[in-house]
Amino acid sequence: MFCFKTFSALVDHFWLMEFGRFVFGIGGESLAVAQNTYAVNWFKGKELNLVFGLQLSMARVGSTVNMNIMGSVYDHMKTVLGQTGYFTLGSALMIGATTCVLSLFCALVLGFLDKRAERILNKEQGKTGEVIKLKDVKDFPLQLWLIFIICVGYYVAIFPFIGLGQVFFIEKFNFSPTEARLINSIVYIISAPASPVLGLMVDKTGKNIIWVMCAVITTLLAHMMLAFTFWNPWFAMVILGLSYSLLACALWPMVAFVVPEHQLGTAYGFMQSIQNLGLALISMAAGSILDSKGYLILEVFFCACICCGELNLSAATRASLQKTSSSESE
Ligand SMILES: C[C@H](N)C(=O)N[C@@H](CCCCN)C(=O)O
Repeated sequence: MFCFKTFSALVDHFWLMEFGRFVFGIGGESLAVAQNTYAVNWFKGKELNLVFGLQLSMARVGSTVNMNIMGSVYDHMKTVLGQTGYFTLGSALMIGATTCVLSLFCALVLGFLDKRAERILNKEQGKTGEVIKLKDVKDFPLQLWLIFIICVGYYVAIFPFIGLGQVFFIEKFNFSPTEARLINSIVYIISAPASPVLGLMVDKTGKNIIWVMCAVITTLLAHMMLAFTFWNPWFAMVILGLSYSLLACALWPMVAFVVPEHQLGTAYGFMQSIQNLGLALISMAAGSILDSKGYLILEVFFCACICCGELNLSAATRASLQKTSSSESE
């Protein structure tokens, strides 16, 4: 998938690059659905939140390395090839794409180990034989739809903010581009080591929904600090990094508490589709708010998105989700 995208840079066809990005999106998100379902199948009732924390941590190590070394890889290719332009860009991206080959290799080994473990543990026998039909979606419990809404309300205030963050720190806090890039990537840098630790904490204490609430409230506080004060933004960004890591460890495993095993893949697929639909729409809205109204109103908009997630955690919902998550984690 990534090779497709990088090949189009090599041959200098922008439309092909856009198509490659489209294919990459389909592949990357399907991979995430498979990872989540796989983790639940093997770790439900054990250290599931820790496993989600570890997955997030690995993904964030990848994003941080990518954010920080691709510039140097491009510079190196410029020196080696003695030119700039699309061919050099494509070659640098091709080097980046080799990590996908490593992923493919690991997936094949995992598939082999999975089959072997199923055979040894006789997992086939434990299967109920139930199959998912798309029309089962209408039977998804209310709690699952609420998890979807919390997910979209929360993530639209994180990913699009990070997308626009660098210019925000330059304009509002007069940071240099390098400083702005660093503070903007701190959310991912923090989540690499913090996610497994926070995941373990959620496993030990249970009560995923309480942790999700804490994460949503602290994220709102961090956004409000960035919007309405001129306090040192490092403080707010560190809070944002910790809250984001906590939310990701506690929210995604909750899907497994409210749907049966045979519906897990569909439930995670829907969760990511809804998340991505929200991200696509809100990213466009955020860009247009930024252009027409500026950063203060944009930050107020992000605060409003988080409030939507928070409002979903009304008392009745909280009670039902908490009951489900506590009984599952015991
Ligand atoms: C990639 C996906 N759309 C997403 O948002 N993933 C979450 C974490 C998912 C839990 C671990 N598989 C993220 O915060 O990146």
